[in-house]
Amino acid sequence: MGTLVISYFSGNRHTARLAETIAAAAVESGCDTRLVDVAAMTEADWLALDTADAILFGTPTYMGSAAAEFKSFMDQTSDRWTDQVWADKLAAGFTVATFPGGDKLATLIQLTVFAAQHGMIWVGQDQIGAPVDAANPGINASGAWLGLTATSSRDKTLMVQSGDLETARRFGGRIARAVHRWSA
Ligand SMILES: Cc1cc2nc3c(=O)[nH]c(=O)nc-3n(C[C@H](O)[C@H](O)[C@H](O)COP(=O)(O)O)c2cc1C
Repeated sequence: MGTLVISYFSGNRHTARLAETIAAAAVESGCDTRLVDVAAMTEADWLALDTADAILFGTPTYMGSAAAEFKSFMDQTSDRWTDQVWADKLAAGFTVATFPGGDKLATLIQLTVFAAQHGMIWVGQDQIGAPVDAANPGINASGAWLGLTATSSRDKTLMVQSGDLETARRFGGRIARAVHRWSA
């Protein structure tokens, strides 16, 4: 089955919506999945992270980088880095910003380097949307393959663009498949 922890920070629930959408898809694919808000870490959350097969890192893009709250979480893991507690776990990342570009790639690079420092194995994005694949309008609309990126929506029932929600759903399925293979 395999275990997945989705660690995230969200100022106004856009990143939370992505995290929840990814989690629902991962659960649907049979993955034991836990959501962890890094702004309110508990001992049980740290234990779940330390024992997971895979960890997802999610943060909004603030000023072209991870939000300060997520960076604080990153810094709190330095003891785990010393002991390489998370080595050989799968890792992946996601971010949301106001603009389709929004310097989101800088955030994903930051998350990738963080995972690499922990000796983790990075899983990227696999979705090709329009205009290359006309059958996939709105999918991976920002055109990023290092991880999942989304653009926020003013529609509070969606929080992010509808195509990004479907992309997040597919990303959750991809991560679950990777976890199954890795934990077999
Ligand atoms: C301090 C701050 C900095 C931001 N910087 C960026 C940015 O660099 N690029 C961008 O496109 N949007 C930026 N935004 C917009 C957020 O990325 C966007 O509102 C996102 O949906 C917030 O997600 P959240 O609700 O999970 O916090 C910024 C917002 C804040 C509050």
